[in-house]
Amino acid sequence: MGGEGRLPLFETKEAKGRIAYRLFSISIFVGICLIWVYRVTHVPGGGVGRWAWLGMLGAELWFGFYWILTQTVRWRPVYRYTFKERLSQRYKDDLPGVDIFVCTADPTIEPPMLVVNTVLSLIAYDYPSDKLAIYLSDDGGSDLTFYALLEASHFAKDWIPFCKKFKVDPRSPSAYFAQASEPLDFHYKEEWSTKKKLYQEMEDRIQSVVKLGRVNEEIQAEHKGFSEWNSVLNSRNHQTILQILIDGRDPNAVDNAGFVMPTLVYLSREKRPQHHHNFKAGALNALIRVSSEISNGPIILNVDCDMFSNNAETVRDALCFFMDEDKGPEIGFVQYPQRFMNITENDFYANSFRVISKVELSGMDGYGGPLYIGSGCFFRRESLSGKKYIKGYKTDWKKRAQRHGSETVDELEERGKVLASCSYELGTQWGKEMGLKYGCLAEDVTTGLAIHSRGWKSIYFEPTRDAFMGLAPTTLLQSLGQHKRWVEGHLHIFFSRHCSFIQGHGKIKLPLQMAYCIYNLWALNALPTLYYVVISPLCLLHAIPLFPEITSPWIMPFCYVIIAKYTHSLAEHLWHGETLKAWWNDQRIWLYRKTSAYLFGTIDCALSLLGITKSAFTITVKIADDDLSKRYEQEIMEFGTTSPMFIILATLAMINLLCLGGAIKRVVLDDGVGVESLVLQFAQCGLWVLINLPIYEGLFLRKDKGRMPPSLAFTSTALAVLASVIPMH
Ligand SMILES: O=c1ccn([C@@H]2O[C@H](COP(=O)(O)OP(=O)(O)O[C@H]3O[C@H](CO)[C@@H](O)[C@H](O)[C@H]3O)[C@@H](O)[C@H]2O)c(=O)[nH]1
Ligand SMILES: [Mn+2]
Repeated sequence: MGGEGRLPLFETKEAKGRIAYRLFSISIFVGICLIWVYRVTHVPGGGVGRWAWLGMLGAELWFGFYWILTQTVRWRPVYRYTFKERLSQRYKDDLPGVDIFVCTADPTIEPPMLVVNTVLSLIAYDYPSDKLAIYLSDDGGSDLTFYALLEASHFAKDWIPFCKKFKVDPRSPSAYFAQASEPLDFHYKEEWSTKKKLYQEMEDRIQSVVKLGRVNEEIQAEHKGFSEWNSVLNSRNHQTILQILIDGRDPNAVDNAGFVMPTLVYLSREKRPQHHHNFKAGALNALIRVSSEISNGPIILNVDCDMFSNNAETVRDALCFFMDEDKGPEIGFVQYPQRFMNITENDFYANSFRVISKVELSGMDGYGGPLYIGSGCFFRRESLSGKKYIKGYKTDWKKRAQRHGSETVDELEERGKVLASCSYELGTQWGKEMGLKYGCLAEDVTTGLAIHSRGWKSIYFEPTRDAFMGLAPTTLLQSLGQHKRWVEGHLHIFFSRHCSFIQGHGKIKLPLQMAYCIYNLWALNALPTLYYVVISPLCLLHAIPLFPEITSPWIMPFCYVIIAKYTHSLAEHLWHGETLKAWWNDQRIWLYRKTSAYLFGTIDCALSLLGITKSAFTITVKIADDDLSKRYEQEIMEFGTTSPMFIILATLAMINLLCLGGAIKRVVLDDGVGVESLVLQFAQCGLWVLINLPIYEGLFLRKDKGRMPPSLAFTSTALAVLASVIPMH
């Protein structure tokens, strides 16, 4: 029971079976130590073999160290459960205001219909409308997006009462109508059909404007906001556009059932070529300031434009944490998992992150809280704005609950515009000690760490019904590009003063500092992995043994560590509802990420640390053409271009194929070299060839548009042949 005899609003349970897991983990650790001992005590006498051996030692030291890091998040995971009824009973009329921030940045790869569906899903939350405010930040500065939002503000008048009356979920109309079949109940059925028709009409209007690429005069006359685009030069050069589309204070702004509506605001902050706009972090900071003048909700939710609400009760769940009388006050943010609509049956590109989030974020939660992952995160406004947590601090929810102000909408807009101008932040702490942090491609992670370091805790919460659903990349290159951005941003953090060991020192628990490094050091896995997949097969080809003989007792730790680690990872996947094939795909994609995206991430991070280049945020594409979607659905790997990433992947695949072939040939011809000492290398190389099957197909067998371009077949084969003829004796 909480203070004053009140029942808590949430409870925490520790994962079961931890003792068994820890013993298992220690056994693997012993195995790793034995491998290290073997490497150090068996260094060959001289020649190439000696250097290859020392390289293996280096790679294995790294893998062992990295594995230890990953154990921190498996040591003490915790799971959270909320009591929403208690919240509703206790805070019936005193629920706090919630400001919701949606970010979009490009109307072509983030289509306006996608954006407004997300907005509509949020505006219809099961939460008192007078306490909700939705803000759309449009870094694309697009009148098409503005028009779509205006349309959505009209449609919302029908949509909100419909959702609330029939307890609809999900409340994104597009997702809802796509999955719900016509209801049987007569009364419901009629309303259902009218809403569906209204939605389709809205969609048609928006799509035809989008297709045309501009808003015609007739529509422009509908709202004063369109006149702003007369002075927009382009998306990188324009004044602030701030339009309050629905003013929640206005008693006349009601939906078709007569209830007041949530506030709805469109913001496109000022952009000028001479001012760096700091990408999403800059957009969110402008929103924090502008919203503080308009609704100033003490709770802020941030989602990306593709992440629609899939669960109408999410706000109430989140509030159970913040408003718990006992443990609530120290909670700075509540992170929900990012889930995706468009994951294929066997998660072909390993984009679901199901296991990572379930296992690792729950694991971080046991030591002070998960990192902030950019979307689907509720914040206490103070924690985001830069306030430190001081013991005994409490938010006065009641005080903030009422919204007042006698200013007209125009006055409010004029005041807000100043806060979103380029020059407003000059000489302030914004982007440093206040708001989201600047200067890093993983602005979410630095910001979350800063909040942790200011004394706040965070919560990872996975409701039974997924809270948010977004869109994952649908091609290999997009997925690799997204990872490149992440690992580059993360590595940058590690080498900056935001490194968890520096910034978090003495402020957050050591296991949490280590857990941050699992991600911060992602990129550096590139080098040892590349070493392993290149040197080991080449040594196999030249009959240079790198592992113990099959008859030696030293083979035991190698076999144990490999089998135990992979069996456990497979078990983790199956346990969390993935298929065997999905696990296999996961292994493949991590290999590809490490050898290509991580390598480029490392290089670009180094260049940016040296001040040679400046990192840029490449936005993930959220659309796909039909041809491409079809291959995606069928789980056929998408290549299609001669990206440097593909050159690397194809060359590695060819090296392994050639080396395996060459080594088998040698054994068959029986050139006198015993295979006993090469068994593990054979097994490794064989597995790598198996896992690379989609690449060989793409290089030599496929004829469709998504195959590897023919020039790549030539380049990769030539490079592989070159590598295999380098003399190694
Ligand atoms: O200049 C910019 C660039 C991006 N965005 C928005 O930021 C969001 C995230 O961009 P996206 O390309 O979809 O990122 P993801 O690949 O999904 O990346 C993840 O990682 C990012 C950090 O690298 C986080 O910001 C994201 O929330 C998180 O989902 C989108 O809504 C964009 O519209 C802006 O508002 N302004
Ligand atoms: Mn995204």
